[in-house]
Amino acid sequence: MSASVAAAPQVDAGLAVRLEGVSLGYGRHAVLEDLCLDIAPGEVLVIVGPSGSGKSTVLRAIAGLLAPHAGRVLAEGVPVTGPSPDRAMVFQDDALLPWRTVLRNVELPLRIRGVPKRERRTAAESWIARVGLAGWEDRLPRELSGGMRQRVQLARSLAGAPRAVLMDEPFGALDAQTRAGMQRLLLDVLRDTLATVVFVTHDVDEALLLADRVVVLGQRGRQPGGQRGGQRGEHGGIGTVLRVPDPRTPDIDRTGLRARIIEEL
Ligand SMILES: Nc1ncnc2c1ncn2[C@@H]1O[C@H](COP(=O)(O)OP(=O)(O)OP(=O)(O)O)[C@@H](O)[C@H]1O
Repeated sequence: MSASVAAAPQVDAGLAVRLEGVSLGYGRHAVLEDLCLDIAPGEVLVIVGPSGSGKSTVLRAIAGLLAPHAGRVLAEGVPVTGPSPDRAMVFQDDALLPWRTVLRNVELPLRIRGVPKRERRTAAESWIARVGLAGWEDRLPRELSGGMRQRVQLARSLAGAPRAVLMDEPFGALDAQTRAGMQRLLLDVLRDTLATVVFVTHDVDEALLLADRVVVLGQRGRQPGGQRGGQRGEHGGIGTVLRVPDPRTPDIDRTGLRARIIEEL
């Protein structure tokens, strides 16, 4: 990490997140029941599952944007009751403020954290450079491509030194080549941070590339786990939790793992 980014607030450690018997839904519409999951500090946990299985719903609950019908979401042992700068969200859709320049978008979380103007400018410029957008600081979001806007979102989410980054299909709308570039960038950037990452995707290969662990939400997202090899005891309503071996492991069976995830979907 560059010296100028060191001026920004630093992540002491990734956030420990716990879902304790959590039931989620919208009004009377139940989506997931009795979810139990521990996410370790600094872990990259990827949630995969078919459309409508509740991936974004889980993320919203961790972000504090959706209160559980039952159970508790805990961040560092403290119940989550609303959003916090400690838990940054990155969305698939362009969530940048359209009237703010790239620089002023990236500065935003630092401003919320009360970082003085000069420091936040230096840190934001450094993050913009880190995601390959030096020279674009004064542009508005509409002047950027979709991939560039996602890079700004990534810079903005990390600039505030969150202890957890919650990413909802952030690369879903990008073409294959831009997406591959963003995945490489994310892996690169994550090496510099201790933040816990919860990443939602439809894409099994993306999950295998990024994850320390993959959570597979079954087709019957509402059903308690246990179906097709699920782990009800430990993980409640989540279908299956698979650990992804370190990609540097010489004899890693990536094909077998991929097949297993697809079988669970
Ligand atoms: N704001 C909402 N109000 C009511 N129902 C909702 C709302 N958001 C999602 N749902 C419903 O909750 C269920 C789970 O939705 P969710 O978006 O979490 O699924 P998902 O796995 O992320 O799907 P996708 O991959 O298509 O984004 C779906 O049945 C959806 O229709």
